[in-house]
Amino acid sequence: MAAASPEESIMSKEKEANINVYVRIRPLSREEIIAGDKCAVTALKDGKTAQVVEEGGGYKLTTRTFKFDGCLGPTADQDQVMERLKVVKMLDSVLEGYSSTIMACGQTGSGKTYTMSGRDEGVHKGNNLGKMERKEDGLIARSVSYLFESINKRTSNSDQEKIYTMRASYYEVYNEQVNDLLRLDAPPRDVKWSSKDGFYVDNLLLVDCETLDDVFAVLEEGSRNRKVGSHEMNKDSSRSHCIMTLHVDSNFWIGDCAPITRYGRMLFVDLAGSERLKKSKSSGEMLRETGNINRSLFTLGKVISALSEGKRGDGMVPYRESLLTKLMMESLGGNSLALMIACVSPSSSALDETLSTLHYGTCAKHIINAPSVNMDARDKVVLELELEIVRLKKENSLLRSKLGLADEEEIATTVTIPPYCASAKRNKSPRKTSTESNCKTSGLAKADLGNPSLEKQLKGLEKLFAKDGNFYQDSSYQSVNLPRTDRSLMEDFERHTNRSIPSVHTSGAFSDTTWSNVDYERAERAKSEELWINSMRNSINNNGLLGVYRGLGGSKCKGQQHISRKNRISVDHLSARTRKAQSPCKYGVRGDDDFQGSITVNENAFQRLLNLSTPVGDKDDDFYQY
Ligand SMILES: Nc1ncnc2c1ncn2[C@@H]1O[C@H](COP(=O)(O)OP(=O)(O)OP(=O)(O)O)[C@@H](O)[C@H]1O
Repeated sequence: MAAASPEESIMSKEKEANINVYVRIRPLSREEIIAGDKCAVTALKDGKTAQVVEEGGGYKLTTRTFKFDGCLGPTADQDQVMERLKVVKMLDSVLEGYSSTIMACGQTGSGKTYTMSGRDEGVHKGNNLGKMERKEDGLIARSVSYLFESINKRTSNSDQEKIYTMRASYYEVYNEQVNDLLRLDAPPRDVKWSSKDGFYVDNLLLVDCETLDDVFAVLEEGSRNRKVGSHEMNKDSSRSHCIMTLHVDSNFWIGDCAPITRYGRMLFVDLAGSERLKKSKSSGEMLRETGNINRSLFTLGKVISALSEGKRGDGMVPYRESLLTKLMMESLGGNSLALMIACVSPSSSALDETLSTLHYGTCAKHIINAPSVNMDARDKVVLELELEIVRLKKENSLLRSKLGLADEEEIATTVTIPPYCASAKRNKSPRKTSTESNCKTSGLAKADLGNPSLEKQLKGLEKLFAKDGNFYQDSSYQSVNLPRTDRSLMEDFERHTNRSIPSVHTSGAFSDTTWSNVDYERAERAKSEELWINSMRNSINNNGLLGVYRGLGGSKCKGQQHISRKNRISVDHLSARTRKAQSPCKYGVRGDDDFQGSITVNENAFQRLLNLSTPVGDKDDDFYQY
């Protein structure tokens, strides 16, 4: 099966998808080791299961296992996290116009910020020469690098013109208000709702990012400004939920239409950690923060739980109970691809929180999202129609090839219908002249050379002609504007043979000599079309005439044959429409009404026509004799 185009793959991806949940177990911290904590959580070899060993009363041990899409142990480094979590797949989707969300949850000090941002608020230190610690880069820095690389590849390797633009925003939800981390002087931002975007933060600063460094600058600024506090469990504890969003718009062009825009979005959500006041010993302002953090996480838990039970929509799921859940609506049960990283400490002393996080993750696994490309309704319709056209063209071409017909596209691009190709009722109305031949045939020569089946081309031509209303309606026909001498020659010829030349299209190569070289006398004497054709062929060879293919009718006549059986196809259809009131015809003699028209082809095609294997002039042939 042929590979689907990016546009096709977009549409085909529009199906429901579960939230992917991974667990990351960090190493025991120095403090935990000093405190003599044991390692109670391990990642099993299957790479998916987290095993928790709980000490009961006495020597009783309880082992519990939790299975996820993946489970990474304390030795997994940042590289492996990026790879095992298949982040690249999500980023590719963003470039195709999807929303993707990566969220890190877990108790305080469990490694959420380390996973998302790396060590020391791990913004990649690309700007600070000498401080490059790429190994420690978190998912955000790695993702941004990948996006830029991928955009470069996509724009330079693609035939299709595409333009990507990236903008970044960074905000935090702190004490039930939204702060723009890129504009500390600004008052808290409002969260609004629109039918198109759902809940969104109003008036957020979106920074245009043309380079990697632009995004890193945003990350540094945001990380510096987020609320951090110090407590017993984490000296750099995030006191807010932070959401960094990359808006990746892609414009691409189909045909001559206005560009189609897709609005990809990548959300990195670093949730504040839940904490037990008894352990964190928070007090004062921090106590209030803790209350708000725990409250919003509790609401998040309710939302996750409702969604995992199959409840859907704003009414059934308590999104509106906190700012965080409002802003996560698209990521949880919405149209975003989503990945949750449940971060846990392996310490036996943190077991309650770890179990709570693992339950959280287990619930989240059941949430089903319906990812879809973000684009304007008009663009969606245009794209759908374009895809439909592509599909129909493929189907048409398959059917045509099965029927042995020419590829319509090939013909359409190579031939235009000459307006003077009219049905001929010759001698009944004066021949009209047109000033210029506008029959384009050069493309046909190419097609003809490459494609041995002239029959196919003629069939296609005939179809094109059939579409031209004039062909049937015009009772006269037009010829090209020949010089007077030529015309008189032609008239001579017509008088002499009692036949008209129904339609002759010429190119610049046509000249007086061309016609004077045609041996009419000989053709008439020969009473054989074959000989006439030969004389024409000589003429063509000698003089470079583009060529004439005469459409000879006779489908309703007994013993019908034309120049050959093969090219008859191109004529029959026409004749059925144009020859209603014809007189009966006899072999070798044809009434005027029998003429069906002509198709001009270039020299190559014409010569090919003359060389068709089926012999001309069969006994039963019903042809013109010039
Ligand atoms: N996988 C890991 N490998 C090495 N060190 C880690 C790992 N995960 C976390 N750490 C270290 O543990 C400490 C706490 O991690 P971090 O600040 O990321 O926790 P957190 O979950 O974001 O906490 P909070 O919710 O309080 O902000 C940090 O010093 C961090 O460097």
